[in-house]
Amino acid sequence: MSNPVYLALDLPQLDAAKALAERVRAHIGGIKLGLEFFCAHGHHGVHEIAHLGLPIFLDLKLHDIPNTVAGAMQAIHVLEPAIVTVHASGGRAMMEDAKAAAGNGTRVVAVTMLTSMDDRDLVQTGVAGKAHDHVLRLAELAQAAGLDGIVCSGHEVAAVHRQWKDGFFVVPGLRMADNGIGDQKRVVTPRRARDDGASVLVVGRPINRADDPVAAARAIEATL
Ligand SMILES: O=C(O)c1cc(=O)[nH]c(=O)n1[C@@H]1O[C@H](COP(=O)(O)O)[C@@H](O)[C@H]1O
Repeated sequence: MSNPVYLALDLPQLDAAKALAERVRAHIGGIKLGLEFFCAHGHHGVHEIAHLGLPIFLDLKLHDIPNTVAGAMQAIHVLEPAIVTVHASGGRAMMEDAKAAAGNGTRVVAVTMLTSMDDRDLVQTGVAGKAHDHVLRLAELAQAAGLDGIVCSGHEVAAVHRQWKDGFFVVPGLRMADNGIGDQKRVVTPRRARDDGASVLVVGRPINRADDPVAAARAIEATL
């Protein structure tokens, strides 16, 4: 089985990002390039990282009217990303149009509820109820819209997997026992997320900020 760990290359400098990806390359299955990276380095940066030969997950978390999101999807066709994110709260029509505009080889997955939020944060956004129910509801909407899967925390992935048997599930907010939690609120270990049905494990700071990123990536790999 291929390594499910995607390294979140959340670094502002392109050279440093490239160097880190090269160092840990043997211990990861793909690379996630997010807003920080894409805003700083754009298409050029994606091409530079793609030279490493690992699948690219372009985490743009698109959230706009359907026409605009479809246009953005078309604009990134040329980059041939393996995975792209949109926000499920953008609604069914937006997700349908995003999927229709994506290239054939690209999985479109919907972010349900950010792992940096808990039940209290959810209520503050005007959504009554629990994170768990909110994630399951948005997963159902994403499935109905024809997306490939969702992004959720390790707290929900087992339940989502029961509800959507052949879905593709991306789980960030992963921490080993000795890692700091930072701004994340719904965290589990990489092993638990995988056992509960995650298809992709997104790991950033536990590798990026480690004193020895290669050792950190190896340690995570060894638990899987
Ligand atoms: O879509 C994501 O990848 C994502 C969704 C989510 O709910 N939470 C979340 O942390 N992420 C991303 O996953 C990565 C997590 O980074 P670390 O907390 O440093 O491991 C970051 O790049 C986030 O942008």
